[in-house]
Amino acid sequence: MENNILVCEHITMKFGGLVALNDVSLNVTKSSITGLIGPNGAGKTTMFNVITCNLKPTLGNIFFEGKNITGFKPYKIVPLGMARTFQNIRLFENLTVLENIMIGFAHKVKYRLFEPILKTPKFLNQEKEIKIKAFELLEKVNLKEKAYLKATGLSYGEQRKVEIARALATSPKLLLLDEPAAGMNPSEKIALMYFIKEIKDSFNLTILLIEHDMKFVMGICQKIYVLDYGAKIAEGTPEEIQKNPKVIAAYLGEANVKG
Ligand SMILES: Nc1ncnc2c1ncn2[C@@H]1O[C@H](COP(=O)(O)OP(=O)(O)OP(=O)(O)O)[C@@H](O)[C@H]1O
Repeated sequence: MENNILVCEHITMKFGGLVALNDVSLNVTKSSITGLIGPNGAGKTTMFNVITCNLKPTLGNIFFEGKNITGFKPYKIVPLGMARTFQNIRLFENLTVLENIMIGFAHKVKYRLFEPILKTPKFLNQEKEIKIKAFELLEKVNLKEKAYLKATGLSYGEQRKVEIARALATSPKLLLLDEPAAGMNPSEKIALMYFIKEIKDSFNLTILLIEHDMKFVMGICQKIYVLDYGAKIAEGTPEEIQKNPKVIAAYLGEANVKG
C-alpha cells in the first residue's frame, strides 16, 4: 500500500442514467509507468477526471500519497503534486514556447493584484526567476532552441513535448497523460516513448497514461488496467494483458463495430 502513490477504491461515476465507471479500483505504484486502456467510451478520460478531482465520483475514494483527496477542489490537486495533459493539445496559440512553459510555473508566484499592473520590482524579479526556470526546463527536454517560436508553429510531436514540459513545470510527482501519442506518426511515437522514459527518470516521476496505440502501451508500461463499458475487465503486465481473453474480446468487439 505505501508503495502506491495513487489508490482508487471502488470508483463509480454516474452521469444521470449512464454509468461511466462501475466499481473500478486501481493502484499506481510509485516510479512506475502504468497504462489505462480500453475501447472508445470505456471510461478512461472519466477516470482521469475523477483522479484529478475535476469530477467527484458518485461512489468510491481516491487516495494520493495516502491522503484521501475525494471531493477536493481541482486547483488543490496541482500543489499536491499531480499534473495532467489532455487528449487534445491545449497550448496558448499566441504565446511562444517559453511563455507557455512560464505559465506552468505561475502557481508558484505570489503577488498582490496591483503588482503585475504596476510592474513592481518584486513582480519583475519573480518573472525573471520564472523565465530562468522555464529556460532550464526547456534545456532538460531539448527544446531550448525553440523557446522564442510560437508554440503552435511547432511540429505535432514537439507541441506534445511542450505540453508535457508545461506540466513538469508544476513539479509533479504523478503525471497523467491522456493519449500522448494520438495524432503522431510512427517515428514521433518512438521518440515520445524515449522522452517519457527519460523524464520519468530525470524528474522522479510516476506516470499514468491513457493510450490507444497498443505497441506504445505494451512498450512502455509495467502494468496495465483495462476498462470496458465502465468496468475493469483486466489488470496485469503487458504480457498478461495481451493474452487475456476478455481483453481480446473487448477489442475484437470494437474492431467489429468500426469495421
Ligand atoms: N460529462 C459527461 N456527461 C455525460 N456523459 C459523459 C460525460 N463524460 C463522459 N461521459 C460518457 O461517459 C462514457 C465514458 O466516456 P469517456 O470519455 O470517459 O471514455 P473514454 O474511454 O475516455 O473514451 P475515448 O477513448 O473515446 O476517449 C461515454 O459514454 C461518455 O459519453
